[in-house]
Amino acid sequence: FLQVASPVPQGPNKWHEQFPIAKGQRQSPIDIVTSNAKVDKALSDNPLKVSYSNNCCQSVTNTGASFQVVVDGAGTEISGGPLDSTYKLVQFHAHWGPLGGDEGSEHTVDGVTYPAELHLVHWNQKYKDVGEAVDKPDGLAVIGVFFSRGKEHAGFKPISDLFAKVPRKADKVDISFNYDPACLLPARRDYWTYLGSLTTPPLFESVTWIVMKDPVEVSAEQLAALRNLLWETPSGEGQMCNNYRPPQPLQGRLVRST
Ligand SMILES: NS(=O)(=O)c1ccc(C(=O)NCC(F)(F)F)cc1
Ligand SMILES: [Zn+2]
Repeated sequence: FLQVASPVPQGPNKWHEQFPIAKGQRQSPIDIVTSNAKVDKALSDNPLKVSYSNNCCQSVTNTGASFQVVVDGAGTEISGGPLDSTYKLVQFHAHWGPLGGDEGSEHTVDGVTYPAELHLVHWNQKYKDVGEAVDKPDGLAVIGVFFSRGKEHAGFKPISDLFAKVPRKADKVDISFNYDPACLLPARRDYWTYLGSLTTPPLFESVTWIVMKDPVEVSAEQLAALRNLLWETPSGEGQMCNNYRPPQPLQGRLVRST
């Protein structure tokens, strides 16, 4: 029987052919030029409030582009800082580079890359569901956390240990233990914030980005565990890696800082 292979996903430099917004005015990620970031006292006057519960995580899935921890929104809310309303966590995932390399993050800081970047995705509660929020200018808020290579991250271990169980696209494993994703945030809660987009197609310009200034350390083994996830490459199934979009033109946007 004819085997119909799913088309291998096109790389970031071809996305504009099917998603013209790829060349839009508020695309992500960006290179954060720290000297151009403007400290905004209003961000500290109304601090970012992260109140996650420790039983919100339901499952880990291989989406074919990353791992994704699916969260039921019960009690997982953020507000304050750059946000004008309450946003609820819906999922978190990551982007990473080649084994042992230092590139892999999507945002960069004065041109510096990190080996991986975690994204905690939230949707604005003024909308009825994430599907309605996902393409609205104030629809989503994503907290980005840089991963640096160092000592093992005890809080990330229960998740990184699950990657070997979801090697192929659409594989899914339930999370039976209590897990509080707030453990993935750095202790120091300083961040940069700017208006941007989804970093993968459909690249909707709907994201208020909150990029934490401090990286969190994970071990080389935990970074290697990300490669237990497999995806389709031009030469067949391979280890998932380099699933990051490079920085996009700032187009005159202001980056604010706490
Ligand atoms: N990498 S990122 O910017 O955090 C990112 C966050 C969320 C989505 C997402 O929900 N895609 C599904 C949709 F919206 F229906 F298309 C994509 C990328
Ligand atoms: Zn992402």
